[in-house]
Amino acid sequence: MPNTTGQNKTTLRFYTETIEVSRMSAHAFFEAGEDCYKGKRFFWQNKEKTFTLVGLGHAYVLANDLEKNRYQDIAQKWEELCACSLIEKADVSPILFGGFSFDPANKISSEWNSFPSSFFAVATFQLVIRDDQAFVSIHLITEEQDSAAAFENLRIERDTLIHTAQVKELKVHEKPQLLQREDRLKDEYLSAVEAVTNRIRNKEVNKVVIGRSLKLTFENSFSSSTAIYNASMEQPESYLFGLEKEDKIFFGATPERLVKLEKGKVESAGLAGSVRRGTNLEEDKKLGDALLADNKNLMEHQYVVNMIRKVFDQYCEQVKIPSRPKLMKIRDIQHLFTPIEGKIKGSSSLFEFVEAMHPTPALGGEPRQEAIEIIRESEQMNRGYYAAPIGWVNAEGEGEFAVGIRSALIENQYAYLYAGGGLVSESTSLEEFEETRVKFRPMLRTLGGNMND
Ligand SMILES: C=C(O[C@@H]1C=C(C(=O)O)C=C[C@H]1O)C(=O)O
Ligand SMILES: [Mg+2]
Repeated sequence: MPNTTGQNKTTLRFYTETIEVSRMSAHAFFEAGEDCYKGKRFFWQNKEKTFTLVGLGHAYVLANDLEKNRYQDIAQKWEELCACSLIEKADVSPILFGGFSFDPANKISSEWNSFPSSFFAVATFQLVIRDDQAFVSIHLITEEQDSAAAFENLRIERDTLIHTAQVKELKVHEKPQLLQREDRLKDEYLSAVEAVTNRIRNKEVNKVVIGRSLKLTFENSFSSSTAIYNASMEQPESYLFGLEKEDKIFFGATPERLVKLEKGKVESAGLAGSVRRGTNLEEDKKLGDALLADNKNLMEHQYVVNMIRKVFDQYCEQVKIPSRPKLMKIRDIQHLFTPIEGKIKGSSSLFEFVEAMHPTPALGGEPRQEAIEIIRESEQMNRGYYAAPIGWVNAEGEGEFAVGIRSALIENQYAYLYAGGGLVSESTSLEEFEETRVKFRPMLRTLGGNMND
């Protein structure tokens, strides 16, 4: 029998087994699940590329459609599920991966209809590549008393998946031909930016992030593994994530950490304020220096840092926040960036941090509730999981969430892209529109959309 068994009041048993394997391509492992687990896979790689996670198949799904208490609900269910498992000091513990929608009170019917307000899964087959070691775990969560035969079948399946991933060449598909591009609600976006900026000038609120969306139609359907692989090539300095659900995948390459919790250390980042990269070194430096001194962008940034500082002052000690932002330069764009860290005080969970932090004024605004309401009524769209927390937590409660920007939802031959920017009193619709164009670039390049319009 597998070495970990357990039982709780619902008589669920959570069996796990982890083996160390030779290092393999995480993309190849993801692709090995194409035939049997499509629609039930996930992918995650941190910015530093020291931690990669792939899930194939759903051993268990934790989801809800709650507007309130959605974080507590997932946290509690995860704790209950982990209590069903008696893990004897494994190298890797089971991991829950998933995300939350940006605004659970937004009920606009959209491409996000099949995504509930919270959606998380424990994979049947979990690959973890940490530093230089790779581990594959099997998870079986069942009410059956006798699971020995079922577990033995999973072992055979696991070995097949590992073998395929190690020996088969990764199939990188051609980018399908773009047939049509629709800038959705473009006029509405431009007038929303004007109207909301006026409300900010009238001091109704301090900052609001307004976004827009593109719909791209391609000649053929996309392969999820190729999309994620291409994103990793285009944006090597960002987090990489992919969450499949039925015939859709939400994926992206985001530079923005929401919160990381490891060994009592909590890390976050203020990331707001943007300018494009220069076409040569000199111009790039000029643009970066100007950004560091630009009042409008510094204001956008400061609201974010102030809000994160408040959360950290409440939940942490030894809080470290540099007094001035530095530049984060990524392929298409440069941002103002302030890393933030502290030591956790008390017993707050990662989900409590996610709740306290989402959305920061980098994606929502300041004050938070007013901004969310303005976004809901002015954008006239449903952000779904765009600009929302996506990430993982393990059985010990450690984990990391990023903010799902520079992202797209793919459904067969359609791709929906999203980008926004923070409005403060000095914003103009022309500059904001330009900023969103730059923010669309990573995904346009990844998918093969037209970069010129
Ligand atoms: C909202 C987005 O990005 C956010 C907004 C930024 C800004 O307005 O300067 C910068 C980084 C992100 O926090 C996006 O990429 O869609
Ligand atoms: Mg901005």
